[in-house]
Amino acid sequence: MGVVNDQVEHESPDVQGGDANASSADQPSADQPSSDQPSSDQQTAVQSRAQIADARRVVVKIGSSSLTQADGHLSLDALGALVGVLAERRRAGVEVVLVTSGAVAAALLPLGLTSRPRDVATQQAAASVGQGQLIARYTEAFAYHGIRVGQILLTAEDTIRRSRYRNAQRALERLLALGVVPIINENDAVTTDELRFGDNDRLAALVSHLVRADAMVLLTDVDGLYDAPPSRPGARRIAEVRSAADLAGIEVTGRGSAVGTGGMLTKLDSVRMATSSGIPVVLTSAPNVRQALAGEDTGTWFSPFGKRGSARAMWLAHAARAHGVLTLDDGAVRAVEGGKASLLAAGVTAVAGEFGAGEVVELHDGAGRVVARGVVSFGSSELPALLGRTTAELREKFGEGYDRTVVHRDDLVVVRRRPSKV
Ligand SMILES: Nc1ncnc2c1ncn2[C@@H]1O[C@H](COP(=O)(O)OP(=O)(O)O)[C@@H](O)[C@H]1O
Ligand SMILES: N[C@@H](CCC(=O)OP(=O)(O)O)C(=O)O
Repeated sequence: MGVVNDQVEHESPDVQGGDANASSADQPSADQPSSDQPSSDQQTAVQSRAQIADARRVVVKIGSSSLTQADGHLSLDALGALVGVLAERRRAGVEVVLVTSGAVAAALLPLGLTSRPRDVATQQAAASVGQGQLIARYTEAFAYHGIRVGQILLTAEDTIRRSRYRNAQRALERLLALGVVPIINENDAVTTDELRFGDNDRLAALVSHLVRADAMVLLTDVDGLYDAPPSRPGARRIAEVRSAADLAGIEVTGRGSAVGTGGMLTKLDSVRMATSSGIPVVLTSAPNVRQALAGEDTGTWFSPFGKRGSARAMWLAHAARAHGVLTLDDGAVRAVEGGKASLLAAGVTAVAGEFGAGEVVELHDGAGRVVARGVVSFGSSELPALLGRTTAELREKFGEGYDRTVVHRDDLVVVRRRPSKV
């Protein structure tokens, strides 16, 4: 076959300035079981909503749609009701991390806007104005219960690059140790379009990973996952999702409410990220937050199945935007799926899309199915000339450096899911 190497032939490409991974303990490695594989512990453990009630550390994410009134402005009643419940949990000794949207919504009134701005520049400006309003309201509401809050604004990079991940982790740990409720939002004013979540759903999953949360609760404007968009007559709530089979036939849209972004699609991405890392999730509407945290039958419960991997692998598998596609021959597909091999040029048969070295691409098999995602070490303009060539040929024809892996195994996650997993 000769298309992939089971041994690391070269230094890992310095795709992210040399600090690409979450932590040494979290180094992504193809030697680790794929996050799609349940550990034997988790296979035998009984997964139930009691995990939420027993959680000592919980991440709660609330969407813009749950924090706004019908006219799109921030709802202080909704915010106050949420804070009341979180304060109860905090007093009961539970460590609570709040991921909150609503910065853009909070700016509508002060900026005289009638709807959520569409262009990135105005969204940035609105988030900058609204974030101050939002955190001020939370600070007041928590202070009423004698609880202090600390604001952390994160970019996607903060959650996937080792040094930044560590930095954010340290701040969060200290805040929690001091009894403070960290309040997190995406740093919308400075995020680049490239590495922007836009929604906070996937950010919440990465934060759950970062703080090693025992559970994640996603609060939105619908009381759970429905088998079709809830506006459709006859759509029914799904109480539990224990495997991918439970999601078969379910229709979700990426269209959110008037103020939200991402809709149910990004929530399911977030759910996959968390559950595949062993973190259970409840998705429900904001007024049900007390019941959700108490482990009562509300919303949709998503059972965890995976084993904690690196945040970077989580991001690569579920949240990163792919800029192109590499098609692999059968031997390369088998080797990549084996989980221990890097991809070499000899195993790539076609390149599609425009991308630079260091960007994320999908790896497809000959039938067009997604096999893996990874950070590519050549740009799309260089790659076609390299395809199908052995390492020795590449070195001879193009010189030292061109014989490097196309996607190093440390920068690659297998994403073909088995049918039984969410
Ligand atoms: N199958 C589904 N089940 C539940 N909600 C769905 C489904 N498909 C689409 N949605 C929509 O997703 C919306 C929530 O997403 P969004 O507006 O982004 O919320 P948030 O602001 O809380 O992040 C709901 O208002 C609902 O209309
Ligand atoms: N960071 C943005 C979040 C945007 C948004 O609408 O997110 P969500 O409601 O979670 O889909 C804000 O605070 O406005």
